[in-house]
Amino acid sequence: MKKNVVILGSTGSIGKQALEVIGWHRGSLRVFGLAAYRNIELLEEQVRAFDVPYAAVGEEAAAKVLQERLKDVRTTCLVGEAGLLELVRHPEADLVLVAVSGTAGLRPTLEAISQRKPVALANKETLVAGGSLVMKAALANGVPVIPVDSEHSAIHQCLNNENRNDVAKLIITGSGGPFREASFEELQKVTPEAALRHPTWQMGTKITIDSATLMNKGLEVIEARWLFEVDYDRIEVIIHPQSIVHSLVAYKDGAVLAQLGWPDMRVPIQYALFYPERRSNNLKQLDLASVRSLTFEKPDLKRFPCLRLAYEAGKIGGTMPAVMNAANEIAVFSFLKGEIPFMSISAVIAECMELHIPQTGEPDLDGILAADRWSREQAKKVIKDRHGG
Ligand SMILES: NC(=O)C1=CN([C@@H]2O[C@H](COP(=O)(O)OP(=O)(O)OC[C@H]3O[C@@H](n4cnc5c(N)ncnc54)[C@H](OP(=O)(O)O)[C@@H]3O)[C@@H](O)[C@H]2O)C=CC1
Ligand SMILES: CC(=O)[C@@H](O)[C@H](O)COP(=O)(O)O
Ligand SMILES: [Mn+2]
Repeated sequence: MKKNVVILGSTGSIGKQALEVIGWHRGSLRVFGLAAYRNIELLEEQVRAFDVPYAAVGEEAAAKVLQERLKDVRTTCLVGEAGLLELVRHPEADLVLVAVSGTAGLRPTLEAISQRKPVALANKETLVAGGSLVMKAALANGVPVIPVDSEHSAIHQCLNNENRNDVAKLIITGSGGPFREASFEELQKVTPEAALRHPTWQMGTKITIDSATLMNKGLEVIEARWLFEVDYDRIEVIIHPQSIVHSLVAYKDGAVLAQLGWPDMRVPIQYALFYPERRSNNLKQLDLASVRSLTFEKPDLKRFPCLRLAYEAGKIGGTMPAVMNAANEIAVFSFLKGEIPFMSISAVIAECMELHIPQTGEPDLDGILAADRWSREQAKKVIKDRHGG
């Protein structure tokens, strides 16, 4: 029996690589549903290439155009968030890969879990905003949430068959981004073009800017806290410019396990699609002699305050991580549009966090979504009033 896979965000960086992986394993995996926001040209190509029964897009008009273009094949087109939810809850869907960007992943992830569908989770914002809710639901429904994010996939692999009580700390590696060696003065003048030139990974625009500010590491710390139930004092970030060691787990006896490989998302994607099985592929094997040296250094929280803000938001908990995440999304897109300078990204987030009175404890979905909306409005206002947007 083939596994029916649904991909939310199929036209993005992770989605396209997931389809490539599925293409290698057509005997075991079938693409059952695809969702994009507005890129109907690529979505149509993907539907035809994989003979996909269901496709979803963000807006009604795009869905109509797509349905018309696909009238010679038997594909049903769905629309909006309701379309995503219908797709993931379909009785024939076996595994849902959540690879949309931003908070749009939260509701579909919860829906998949409530329908007892295993989730391969690339979208880290879902756990940042709603980690407690998602992991509680996964536990209650006995549903695995298999990480796709490279660091969390590495940690998942290093934890396999080990006793969780023996873990001393998780060590998340990060490349340091394109400005690892930039001075404070140079950071003031960073352009979107320069920030989009990641040194080791090819990714979507939003995560690439997050890597440049180190917010990506901050989001990953919160993601790890929820996925692996380890508190913030035992999650460390280390800068590793080569992106070969994808993360590590330190155990109480002094042993440290790491997962290594070339920086290639197709490895963690394949791992998540087949977990707990491992499959062969034709990817280039790691050759450490050609890498020659692996280096590590502490992150600089003064030049990269976003990482500090994420630890703060995580430790405050409640709705604060959702507020931080939403403000970051607004600030990143504002920077990309040339409205605010690079260093204002962290300033906007900090202001929104200061203004927020967090709902503590474990907020429900409505509480999280309300905090997310509040923060987006607040961030726009802060940008307009104080950062020249
Ligand atoms: N890229 C990477 O290597 C990694 C990514 N991640 C995480 O994975 C997620 C995806 O990243 P990435 O692939 O880089 O992002 P991209 O920006 O490349 O792709 C985003 C995808 O989501 C779709 N999309 C966006 N909003 C919606 C929505 N509201 N409804 C439906 N579809 C939507 C886009 O559709 P359209 O094309 O039509 O706009 C596109 O298919 C992010 O959360 C990121 O942090 C984690 C680790 C590594
Ligand atoms: C590929 C992946 O998992 C990204 O999250 C990656 O880690 C981004 O690069 P940085 O390490 O520079 O944030
Ligand atoms: Mn990552």
